[in-house]
Amino acid sequence: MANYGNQVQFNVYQTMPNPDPNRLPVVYEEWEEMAREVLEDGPYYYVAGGAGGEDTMKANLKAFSRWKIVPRMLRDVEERDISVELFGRTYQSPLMLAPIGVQSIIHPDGEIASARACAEMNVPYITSSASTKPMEKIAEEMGDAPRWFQLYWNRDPEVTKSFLQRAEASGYSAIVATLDTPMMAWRENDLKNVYLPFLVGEGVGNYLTDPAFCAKLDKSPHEDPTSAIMHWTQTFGNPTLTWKDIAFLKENTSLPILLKGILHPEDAKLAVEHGVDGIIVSNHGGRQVDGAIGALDALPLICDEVKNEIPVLMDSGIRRGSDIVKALALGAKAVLIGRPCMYGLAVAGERGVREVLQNLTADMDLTMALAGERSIQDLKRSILIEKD
Ligand SMILES: Cc1cc2nc3c(=O)[nH]c(=O)nc-3n(C[C@H](O)[C@H](O)[C@H](O)COP(=O)(O)O)c2cc1C
Ligand SMILES: O=C(O)C(=O)c1ccccc1
Repeated sequence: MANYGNQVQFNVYQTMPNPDPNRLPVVYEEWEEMAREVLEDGPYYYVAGGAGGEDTMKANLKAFSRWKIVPRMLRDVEERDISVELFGRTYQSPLMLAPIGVQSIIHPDGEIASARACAEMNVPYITSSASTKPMEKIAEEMGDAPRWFQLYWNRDPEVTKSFLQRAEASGYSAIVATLDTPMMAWRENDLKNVYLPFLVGEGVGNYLTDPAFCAKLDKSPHEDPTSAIMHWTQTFGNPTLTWKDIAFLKENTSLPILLKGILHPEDAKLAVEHGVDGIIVSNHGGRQVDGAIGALDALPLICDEVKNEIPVLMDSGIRRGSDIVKALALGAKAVLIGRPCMYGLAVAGERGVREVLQNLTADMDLTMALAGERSIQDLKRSILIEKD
């Protein structure tokens, strides 16, 4: 029977529903509804919304439901292995927390609560460049627990360099360079609600504490916060980047580099050619290019192109354990969880994030077992069929 560290044994947990009347939700839709109740319009829609008419958000979900699992029987699934090895380190499960900025808009403890929940679960936490709290503070809260750093590649190379150095110095073990957000997309909800968290000073924790960033300001952020934020809006993303610039990242960090936001097989090929260590197939949860391909739909073609040369991870649209099984069967080595954890955070802080991660892990483990599979390493495309 699977045992996840200090957590419940999930089979027992599953067969004996928790009778506590104060228990947290189990159903994804219920978490989202509860988050809607506790949050104001601005923050709720900032998290829940996507770009444009949210076609890509829908495409993400549709892609998962189009692939069907074809379970196998009589295959001894008593002992199972859901661990995964990445860059020489073994992780207990293939789940990670997606990099998410501005978490303080939905819970006062923000990133600290999420990072602590991950540390307890031994789930890697990916600190966003746009975190409310500085990366060092988050690292401090995590002890030796696994953590990666997500880089928004600043227009100012000195800031990018400084972020890479700070991440290395504070115990992050990989760099996730997000490529799909050189600028913020057309997000209708946020325009309607006149709500952009960074304009009210959220998500700039890494910047206002950065010597390279502050060196370019006329006055300190303390003296003139508005100018500091304006400088951030003009520099946080860098639309001038090309593949040639990957060399700069490689020169400035010794950590493994993953590129996040890859959707085209040709880009996956370029990533391999440019010597990066991994890619994350993602459409940013449908928050950047509306009309873009569902992330799960992009995954098989990319895995065919990469041919196991480097690990391919994925995110966008994972809501249940079966979604994780499908992503792994289509070639993902691990998956990043976004909004489900954020609804957990909004509803119940650290405990909520932990609960969501636990439930997703249990659901994934049971789905894999019931499909006749014992190990996530053995999940193959042959357990799936595509049906409209
Ligand atoms: C509120 C919010 C903030 C996000 N901030 C970042 C970020 O700072 N950096 C980044 O690479 N991705 C960011 N993302 C995208 C996530 O890392 C991830 O790609 C996406 O949430 C996955 O889709 P899902 O929410 O459907 O699981 C953000 C997503 C949300 C919902
Ligand atoms: O909202 C997002 O999706 C995102 O990636 C972001 C970018 C900059 C600041 C905060 C969040």
